[in-house]
Amino acid sequence: MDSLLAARARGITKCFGDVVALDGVDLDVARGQIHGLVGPNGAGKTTLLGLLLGLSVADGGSLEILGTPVRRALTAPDGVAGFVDGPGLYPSLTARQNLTALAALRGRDARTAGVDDVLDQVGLTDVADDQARGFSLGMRQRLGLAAALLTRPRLLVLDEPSNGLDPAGKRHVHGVLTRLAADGTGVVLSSHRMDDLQALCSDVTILATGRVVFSGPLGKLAAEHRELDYRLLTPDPHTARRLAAEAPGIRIVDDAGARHDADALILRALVPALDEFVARLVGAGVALRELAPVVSPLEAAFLALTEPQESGR
Ligand SMILES: Nc1ncnc2c1ncn2[C@@H]1O[C@H](COP(=O)(O)OP(=O)(O)OP(=O)(O)O)[C@@H](O)[C@H]1O
Repeated sequence: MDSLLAARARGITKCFGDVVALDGVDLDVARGQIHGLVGPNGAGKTTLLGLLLGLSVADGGSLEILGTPVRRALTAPDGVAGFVDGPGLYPSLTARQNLTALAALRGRDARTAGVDDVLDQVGLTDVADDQARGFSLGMRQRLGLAAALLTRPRLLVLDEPSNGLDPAGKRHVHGVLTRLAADGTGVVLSSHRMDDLQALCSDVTILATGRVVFSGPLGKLAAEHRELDYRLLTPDPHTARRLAAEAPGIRIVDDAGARHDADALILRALVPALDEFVARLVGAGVALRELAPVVSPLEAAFLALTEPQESGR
């Protein structure tokens, strides 16, 4: 047992009839870590999150939640909260009544349970007395998160929490998750939004057809020896283009399908070759206005790691 881990899975398998949803999955989620789960449709993300929440049991492998082995029973492990496939809410109750009812189920009254506080944290104070039935997807997601917060979880499990969120909702949710993690809660969330994962997570696990194809720090993905396309903006594209054509390890790929304007070059390179090229540019007196990957390292890794397997299905 490892008490520093909020969740530890080893060799987890889960089948639905002939479908192998999870095939020998390992997962480590440290306490205080926001861990992203990413993968193509049907990769097994929701199935894995369901196991962490005690909604189903694995066919094989071992699972520890908050240092305690999970038994083969369908119960939410102590200290775990969250939801898959959208939060369960009472549509005819208001947001506040939903949370008050949940608190009452745990033998607490709304005030001591902190109902107003969690409504404020997710940015729903203004609609606290509106029926959940009229809530948009993003508002339901935030209310579901508020419900999870009421239990003061030490492991929070969320399936696509960014679905339907407007920018203000996203800011609230990101703030809540970041604060929880800073207080030592492990957070596991799935998302198809690479920008969200990049902004929130320290670590990611990439699943493809039920198998882990990468698990580790986001920084490791960026540092992997993989060429990325970079967009370079300069006031002197003519000279930059000439120097790029001469530079070792640099390919000009302006027609790579990325947005393009006259002052920009799209270059494909490994990081060391790019570093050397930038030094050459600066040495030649060519100013740099912008240099950034066309797609994030996470998205590039996601495509590189999952596309071959997908096409082989
Ligand atoms: N209850 C079930 N009965 C039968 N098959 C299921 C069930 N739940 C999941 N599956 C299958 O298991 C595989 C993994 O599904 P899962 O929902 O975990 O993937 P996912 O990565 O969450 O996908 P998405 O990104 O589309 O939500 C899929 O092939 C799916 O069809």
